[in-house]
Amino acid sequence: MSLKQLFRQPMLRAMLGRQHIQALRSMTTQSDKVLVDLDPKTGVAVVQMNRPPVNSLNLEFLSDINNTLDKLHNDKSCRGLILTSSNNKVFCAGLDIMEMYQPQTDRLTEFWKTLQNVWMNLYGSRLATIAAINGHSPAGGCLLATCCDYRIMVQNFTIGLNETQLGIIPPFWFVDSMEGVVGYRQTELACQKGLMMTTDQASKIGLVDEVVTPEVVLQKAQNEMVSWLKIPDYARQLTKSQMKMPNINKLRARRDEDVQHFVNFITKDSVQQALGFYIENLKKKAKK
Ligand SMILES: CCCCC/C=C\CCCC/C=C/C(=O)SCCNC(=O)CCNC(=O)[C@H](O)C(C)(C)COP(=O)(O)OP(=O)(O)OC[C@H]1O[C@@H](n2cnc3c(N)ncnc32)[C@H](O)[C@@H]1OP(=O)(O)O
Repeated sequence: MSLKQLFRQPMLRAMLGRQHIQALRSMTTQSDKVLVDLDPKTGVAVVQMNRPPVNSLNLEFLSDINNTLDKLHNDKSCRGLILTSSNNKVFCAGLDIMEMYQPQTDRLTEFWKTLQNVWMNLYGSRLATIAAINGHSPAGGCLLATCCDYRIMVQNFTIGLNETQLGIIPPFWFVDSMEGVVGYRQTELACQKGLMMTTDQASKIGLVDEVVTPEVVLQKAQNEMVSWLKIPDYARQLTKSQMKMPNINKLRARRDEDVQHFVNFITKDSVQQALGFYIENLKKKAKK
């Protein structure tokens, strides 16, 4: 959907109002892939991922997400962030597989470093963060969701860290993010088997906090945010940081090693072959 079409959507217009659409327009001049609407009254920013067709995370999109997070973190009026998608079937399809298939090493390295930055920035955000998961959310999409403090997901979609099904390995910080939400045993089951869970299954293990219908997902996220922002920021932020810093420090200490592992692993012939088959199947499925 083009930006013009997006702005014309009655639901979006009603939800945001004229003033916010204006704000959204001015920020989209910086990136049309990440649409931001910061409500000056509430301090809540709605951030819509908008990279058609499926919000897959390539280097440029990740950089845009990171820049957006930096801007919001530097804006003192901003207290909460709701992460969602402009595509009402896919929240985020995870990493752009094309970044990993037959890659140039320099770009692959930059890509991974940027993903690490997005993870640290969102997972450790000073803002109260809510994922309004309005579509499928595999792998890197699930990672973004587990970075947030609260998850509200629309019924009848799927979510999970499905890397092993692709013949790749979820990095330790993906696993740490999941474990922080659902605990060791459920993470072990979900990650080793590469489970893609339905919204209901995800809700049963606590991977999502609320299951809702598509029409209300953003309103529910706004309502939930109100209760988070009733807590004094310093108390909430310090509590959050106390819980999240150990995992962030773990990645900081092993950043270079993690990049090296990733590049070595992805460039193996066997992994390239597995990715090649996977892409072929995705394309076949998309054509049907
Ligand atoms: C020892 C240490 C080791 C360290 C590190 C080792 C390993 C590295 C780990 C890397 C971690 C990886 C994380 C990831 O995120 S990998 C990506 C995983 N994502 C997926 O598997 C999702 C695949 N996509 C889907 O399942 C579906 O597309 C969907 C998201 C459910 C949406 O379905 P639908 O609306 O029906 O759309 P289509 O399937 O028709 O797709 C439309 C077009 O989009 C292309 N597509 C889809 N997903 C991706 C993607 N992730 N990347 C790039 N492109 C994607 C699809 O091919 C269609 O394209 P076409 O129209 O040109 O054919």
